[in-house]
Amino acid sequence: MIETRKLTKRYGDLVAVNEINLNLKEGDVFGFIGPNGSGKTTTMRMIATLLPPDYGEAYVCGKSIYTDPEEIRRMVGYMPDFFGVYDDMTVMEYLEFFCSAYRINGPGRRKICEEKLELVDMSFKRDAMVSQLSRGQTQRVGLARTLLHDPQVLLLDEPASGLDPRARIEIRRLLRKLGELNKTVVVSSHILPELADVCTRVGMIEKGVLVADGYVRDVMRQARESTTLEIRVKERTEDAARLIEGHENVGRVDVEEDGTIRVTLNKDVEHYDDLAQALFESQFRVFLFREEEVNLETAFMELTKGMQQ
Ligand SMILES: Nc1ncnc2c1ncn2[C@@H]1O[C@H](COP(=O)(O)OP(=O)(O)OP(=O)(O)O)[C@@H](O)[C@H]1O
Repeated sequence: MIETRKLTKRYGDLVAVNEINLNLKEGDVFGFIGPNGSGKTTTMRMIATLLPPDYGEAYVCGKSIYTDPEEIRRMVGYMPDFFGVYDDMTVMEYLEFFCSAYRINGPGRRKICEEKLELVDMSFKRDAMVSQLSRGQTQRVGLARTLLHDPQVLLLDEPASGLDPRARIEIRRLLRKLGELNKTVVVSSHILPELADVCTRVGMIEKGVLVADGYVRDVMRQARESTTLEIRVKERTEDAARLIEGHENVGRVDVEEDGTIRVTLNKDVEHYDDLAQALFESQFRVFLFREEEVNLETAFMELTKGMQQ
């Protein structure tokens, strides 16, 4: 659905986007994560055919940004981080106006607007003036506008920025819904943990370089040095800790105040079924046995460690 090869953009001496390779499929919700100025908007604008690259290729649904920009624009819905709204219109008038821009006319037009408003849970504001919407509501109407021509690919630049926690949750719910509709969604954010639970994949960008890309779990794995487990047993915690300590793949064992045994496995060891097995065989009643999650923030710091300022 979206493929880029060595996509590059320079502004004078600054390499804003440096040889980025992406490969996104139908139904992928791709979290594009990076701090301010890391190159997210520039990348999205190139894919949306709004900005010519200096080097590299980008394809959307198999079409090249160089030879088929008009077809790509029909297939892509791009929501910029800041977009103007026309204050002296109602929500419905606003959407109908953009329908005309997409050449969606005729009797079906109203129905399309209703459907998109429904999708973003804004039907109840159809007759409100755009100027009277809250920021979160404006973002949702902006998303409805982006969806009017039923694009297969959505490029959403910081859709949750400036929203309160409730509105952020609603945007996340919407992103999930779009993935379920089999759209390909690229959603950018500089707030690292925000996207972890909605995205099927993440890409981390820093200073124009894609430092990690893949399924959320794999990126987390890539970022950490070794696997940590949290284990709790019903009784005989100290005995269990000793047994674990003697295991060949275990590097370090700590018992915490609440009785959790925190186990750091040796570097590059990822499998631990035999450890669980050993506990069961020694009759420990294990009621917690899980791999500690690395959060996106930690992963990002690890992956960008040592990059030039
Ligand atoms: N038109 C331009 N002329 C010169 N430099 C630019 C231009 N547009 C962007 N840049 C620079 O390119 C780099 C990447 O900018 P970009 O807007 O793509 O980052 P971003 O990750 O989207 O940031 P943000 O999270 O702040 O929106 C930044 O250093 C920015 O200053």
